[in-house]
Amino acid sequence: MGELLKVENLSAGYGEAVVLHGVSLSIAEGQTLALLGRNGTGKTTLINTLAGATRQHGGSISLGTGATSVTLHKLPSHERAAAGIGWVPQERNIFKSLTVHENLTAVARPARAGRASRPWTPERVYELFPRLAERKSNLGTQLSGGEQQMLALGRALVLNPTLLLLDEPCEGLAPIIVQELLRAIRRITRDEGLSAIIVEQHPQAILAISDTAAVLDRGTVVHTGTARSLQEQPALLDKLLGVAR
Ligand SMILES: Nc1ncnc2c1ncn2[C@@H]1O[C@H](COP(=O)(O)OP(=O)(O)OP(=O)(O)O)[C@@H](O)[C@H]1O
Repeated sequence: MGELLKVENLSAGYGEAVVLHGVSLSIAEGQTLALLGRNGTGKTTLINTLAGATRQHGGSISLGTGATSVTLHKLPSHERAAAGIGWVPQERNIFKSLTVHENLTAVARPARAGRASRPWTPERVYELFPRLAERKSNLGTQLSGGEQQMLALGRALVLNPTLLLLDEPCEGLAPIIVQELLRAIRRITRDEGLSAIIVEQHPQAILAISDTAAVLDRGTVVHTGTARSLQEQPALLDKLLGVAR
């Protein structure tokens, strides 16, 4: 299994303020990384930096294996999307004045050459989230928080990305919707092999569907390992995440 994402010695932040200091991590093809940490430790900043939405001060980011590897850190956000980054930001960022269907068709792009799994189309997103199919003609403004999150995820999928970035996908949603989203995320990642980074403050549900985990504290990586080993060491998890758990 080749390395899909390689982040080396990354520092980044907002304007002159540096939030991430010397972050290095990697993800193998087909694997899911749980990105954990207390409030304000830099998880969103790292996701946004991978997506090209912060100021990078140093380090490198590359995506892809072998000859298809692309150096991301010099590319603007839209070119990173074209290179395979499927970003679902914390704010969800759907087009609220467009219908569900228009949101999906506005951004859809064909599958990349060489990918084994079935390409994502608006129809496949409707199979994944039947609720969205029922709401095809509704405007973004008419959707519940959970439906907006499903649409945000669907929009990232129809880009046919190689790496999905999910920033607190379950935040603020009712438990029944959280279960539906987690099932869908598991299907996309575990069953279909799409690589992902999932940010969460509350780790158990995400560790259960991830292969590896990284914990941030004050903008640096303080722990990396398998998701299972963290699950099996609640005392270590407590120590790393403190009160947030
Ligand atoms: N737009 C911004 N401009 C300046 N500083 C910011 C901005 N966004 C975040 N920060 C700062 O960067 C640091 C890391 O924040 P970030 O949102 O990345 O953490 P987080 O781990 O994702 O936290 P949370 O779980 O609360 O979302 C914080 O000190 C925060 O105040």
